Amino acid sequence: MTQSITEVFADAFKTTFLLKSSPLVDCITNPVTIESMANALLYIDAKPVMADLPEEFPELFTQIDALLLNLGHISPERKDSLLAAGRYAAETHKPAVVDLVGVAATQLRYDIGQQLLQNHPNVVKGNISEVRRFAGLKSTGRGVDGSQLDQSATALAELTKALQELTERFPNTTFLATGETDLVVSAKGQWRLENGVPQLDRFTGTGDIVGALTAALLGIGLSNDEAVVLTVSYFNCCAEVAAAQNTAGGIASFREKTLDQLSLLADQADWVQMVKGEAL
Ligand SMILES: Nc1ncnc2c1ncn2[C@@H]1O[C@H](COP(=O)(O)OP(=O)(O)O)[C@@H](O)[C@H]1O
Ligand SMILES: Cc1ncsc1CCOP(=O)(O)O
Ligand SMILES: [Mg+2]
Repeated sequence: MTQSITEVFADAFKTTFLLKSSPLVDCITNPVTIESMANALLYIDAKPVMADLPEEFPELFTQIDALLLNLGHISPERKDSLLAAGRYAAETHKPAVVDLVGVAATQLRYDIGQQLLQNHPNVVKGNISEVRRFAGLKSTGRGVDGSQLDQSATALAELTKALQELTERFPNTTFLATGETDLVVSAKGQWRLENGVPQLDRFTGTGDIVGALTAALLGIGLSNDEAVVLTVSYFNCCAEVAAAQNTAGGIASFREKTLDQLSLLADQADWVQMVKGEAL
């Protein structure tokens, strides 16, 4: 019999939200969604710092609790910064999340993602099309968006297998592929998460926020698998509540309501009842 994720991760679901400490997360990220990301961290009671100059890393890394490396907008400087920070996190044992934004689109981003993987980050994530490309599978993603074609049951099964093989070489990394169904694969197991609403595809930064919030949960000491499962479930439940409230509004109102729920939903003791997902 399959086990529900609220059973598998029962302690984490009971104790994580509201955060009892405020983890400081350094986000080296893209200018498109940087403000949404910083605010999303604040809404869950984490603290953002968006520092990307390598000269600052020695001082900064004594203060931060976690690092987010987002490939969403590459410049020569940001490339150097991402690579230097990835190495520095490994040396200083800071938890790190790599978000493979645009890896389905260009070889350059694929190569940077692979270089960052060599540091054995805690989490590597992307939308399903980005993660397919990263795992060596055919991908139909365009730009920074995932493709519906990559979400069939066959494609998900194929991706699960490819990620399992990757965890043999990278046993300390948890892989997350997001979309209508979210797939989590680590050396400890595989899980499928089923919350969320289609409107999440219609505003920018949803995946970026999931990456930053995952880093925050690593920063308070959750395991890689716990941090990924809790973040995706919480964010997607926020979106479900927002969609239910947004009967007359457009996508901009849905966005605002989803972000608003980040600071509200945790206060509702029964939000965990909304969580859908199971071990594979
Ligand atoms: N069609 C959908 N149905 C339900 N949830 C979705 C859907 N599309 C995306 N999500 C959710 O939105 C978040 C961002 O996922 P995704 O859109 O795949 O990432 P990105 O923004 O990086 O392309 C994830 O939490 C994912 O579960
Ligand atoms: C970097 C970038 N370029 C166009 S939209 C965007 C943000 C992508 O964010 P997400 O991966 O969360 O959709
Ligand atoms: Mg993304």
